[in-house]
Amino acid sequence: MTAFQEQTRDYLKRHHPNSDEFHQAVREVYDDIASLYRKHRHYRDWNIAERMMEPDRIIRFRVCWEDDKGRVQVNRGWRVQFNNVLGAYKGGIRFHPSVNESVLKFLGFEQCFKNALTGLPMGGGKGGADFDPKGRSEREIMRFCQAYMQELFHHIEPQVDVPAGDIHVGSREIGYLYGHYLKLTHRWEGVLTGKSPNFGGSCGRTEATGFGVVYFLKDMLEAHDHELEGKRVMISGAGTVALYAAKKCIAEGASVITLSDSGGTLVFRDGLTEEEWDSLYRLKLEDHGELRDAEHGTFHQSRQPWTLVKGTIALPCATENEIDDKAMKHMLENGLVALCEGANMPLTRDARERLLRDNIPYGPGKAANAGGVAVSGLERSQNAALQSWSLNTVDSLLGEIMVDIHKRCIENVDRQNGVYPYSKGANIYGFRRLADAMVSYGIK
Ligand SMILES: NC(=O)C1=CN([C@@H]2O[C@H](COP(=O)(O)OP(=O)(O)OC[C@H]3O[C@@H](n4cnc5c(N)ncnc54)[C@H](O)[C@@H]3O)[C@@H](O)[C@H]2O)C=CC1
Ligand SMILES: O=C(O)CCC(=O)C(=O)O
Repeated sequence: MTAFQEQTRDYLKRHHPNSDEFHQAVREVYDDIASLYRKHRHYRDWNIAERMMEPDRIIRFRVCWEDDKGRVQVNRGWRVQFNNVLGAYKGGIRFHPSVNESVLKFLGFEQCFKNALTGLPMGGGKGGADFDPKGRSEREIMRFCQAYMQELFHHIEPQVDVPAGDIHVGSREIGYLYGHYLKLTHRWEGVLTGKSPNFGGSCGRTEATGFGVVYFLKDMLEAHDHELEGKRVMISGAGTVALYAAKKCIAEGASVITLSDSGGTLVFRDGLTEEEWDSLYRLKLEDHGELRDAEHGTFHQSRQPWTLVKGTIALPCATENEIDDKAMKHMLENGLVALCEGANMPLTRDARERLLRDNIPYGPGKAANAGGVAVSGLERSQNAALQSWSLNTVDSLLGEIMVDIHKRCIENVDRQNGVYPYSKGANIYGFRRLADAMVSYGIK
C-alpha cells in the first residue's frame, strides 16, 4: 500500500466512521488517481485529496407524516450537498429503508465525478429518506413526499441545488414533490428535474439513463471489435433504468434474457419481446407491482440473474454491491464479454478487482449511467430558457453526450492487454476537472 493510500484510509477512518459504502467509493477513485496526485505538487499544496472527500454540507431532517390509519410516522430525510465547484449541486433523491449517511455520501461523491464527465456545468449532491414505499398507498406516498419537501425546500434553488429522482422516486413522486414546492413558494422554476413534460420536464428524461447505458455500451463494444446485435444480455432491476436499457437493447437486436427485482429474477430464454416489455412497463412503472406477478417469462424467487443464466453482456441496473465476487467469477467462467453499470457502484470491491484482472471491457456507472443526469442538465437549460425541446432533439443530444463521455474515459489512459481501463480514465478525468476548479478557487 502506498503512503497516499494509507493517508486516504486513515482520513476516512477518522472522519467518516461507519461509512463502508463511502469508503469503497472514495478508495476506488483515489487508488486510480494516486500517481497523478504524486506528480502534481499544487494538488498536494492545496490539500485537494482531503478536501474532495469532505461533503460541503449534510442536511439531515425529521420527516413526519400521517399514514392512512391516522398514525403519525417519523422518518429521517437528508440532502448531501457534496461539491459545487463545477455548478449547482445536482443529483437524485432515493426513498429506501437502506438509505443512511454512508450511502448518500457515496452517491454524492460519485455524482461529482459523473457530472464532471457530462461536460455540463453541474456539481454533485444526493438526497433521500429511509422511507419504505413498499405496501404504502398512493396517498401515503403523496403525504410523505409533501412532508419531505416541507423541509427540503429551504435548501434548494435553481442555481443552488436541483434534485431529481433515484430509487423509488420516479415521475409520480417528482410530481408530488414539485407540487408541494409550488404550494410553498409560488415559484414555477427549474428546481427539480425528471418532471413530467406536461409541466416543464424534458422529453426523454425517463428513458435517458437506460438508453445512455446502451449508447455507451455500443461504443465500448465497438472499441473492442464486438457488437451488441445478437448478444444475450443479463439485466438486473426492473425499474426505470433497467426497463429502458432493456428496450434499447431489443431495438439494437440483442436478446434481453433477464430482469429482476428484490423478489427474484424473471428469465426469458428466447429474449424479451416488445409486447412483453409493454406489459412489464405497466406492471412495474405504472402499477408499481412485483415481477413475481408478471404474465411472461419464468420467475425464480430470491435468485439473481448472474448465476441463473448464461449471458455475454451484463447490465446491473438495480442497486449498489449487487454483484459479489462469486457471481462475477461465475459470469466470467460463462464467457462474459462486457459489463456496463446502470446502477451506481453495483460491484463489490472484490468483484470489481476480479473483472479488471480479467481484462473485460467495463463501463463504470459514473460514465455509463451519466445519460440520466445529462438530460436533467438539458431539462434545466429548457426551464431556464422557457423552452420545450422535442424527443428527437433531446435523444440526439444524449447520443452526442454519451459519445463524448466515452472519449473522455479513454483520452488519458492507454489500453492494457488490449482493453481500455474506462474506470481509471473516468476517475482521472473527473478528478482533474474537480481538482483544477478547486485550485482555481483557492481555499473555499
Ligand atoms: N433514475 C436515474 O436516472 C438513475 C438511476 N441510477 C441508478 O440506477 C439504479 C436503479 O435506479 P432506478 O431504476 O431509478 O430505480 P427504480 O426505483 O425505478 O428501480 C429500482 C429497481 O431495482 C430493484 N431493486 C432494488 N433493490 C434491489 C435488490 N436488492 N435486488 C434486486 N433488485 C432490486 C427494484 O425492485 C426496482 O425494480 C440505482 O442504483 C440508481 O442509483 C443511476 C443513474 C441515474
Ligand atoms: O438526474 C439527476 O439529477 C440525478 C440522477 C442521479 O441521481 C444519478 O445519476 O445517480
